[in-house]
Amino acid sequence: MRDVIDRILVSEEEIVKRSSELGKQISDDYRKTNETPLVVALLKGSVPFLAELIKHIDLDIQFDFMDVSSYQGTESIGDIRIDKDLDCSVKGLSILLVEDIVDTGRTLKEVTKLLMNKGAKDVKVVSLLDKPDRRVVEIEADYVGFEIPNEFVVGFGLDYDQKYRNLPYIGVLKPEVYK
Ligand SMILES: O=P(O)(O)OC[C@H]1O[C@H](OP(=O)(O)OP(=O)(O)O)[C@H](O)[C@@H]1O
Ligand SMILES: Nc1nc2[nH]cnc2c(=O)[nH]1
Repeated sequence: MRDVIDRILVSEEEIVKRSSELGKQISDDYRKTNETPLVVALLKGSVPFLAELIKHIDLDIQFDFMDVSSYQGTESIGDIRIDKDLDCSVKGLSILLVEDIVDTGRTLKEVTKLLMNKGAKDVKVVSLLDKPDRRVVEIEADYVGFEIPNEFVVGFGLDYDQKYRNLPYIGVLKPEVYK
């Protein structure tokens, strides 16, 4: 499987190290405000990053999952459709949303809006990757692992046609894989 990768952009060691730094930073920041977030991970891409990150969050957290996809035409929820909703209520809770990548920013913007409409007290975002060059809506993650250039990447949760999510690093696919 690894022969589909042209080059490694972020190594496994770098991801593990950065996840530990982010976990510590997040723990310190929430401790300062005496809050414990509900960690909400967006399926499926964020799962490997969630698993790495939460080992380093030294707070009494709980986590839950949501699955959304792009959708046009439902005014009540904007441009996303909820494929799997949270099991628990977010009313009055501080939410830490976990993403694998912020690209156009649309997913983040809509999910943040949705959680606030459901009564969340506040929504912060941690994303493993950020592609600022691709942004079309104004939104930034509060915590970012790595800023990357505008190239299509796979691995550590990110897929091409649902494949390569289990690669332990972030890599750029060989062009022939698309053909
Ligand atoms: O900033 P945006 O342009 O909105 O793109 C980012 C979103 O796209 C990907 O999800 P996808 O819908 O591919 O689902 P997946 O996590 O199951 O791969 C990724 O996991 C983010 O949620
Ligand atoms: N797998 C994958 N999904 C994305 N969604 C937005 N950007 C990307 C990317 O570079 N790779």
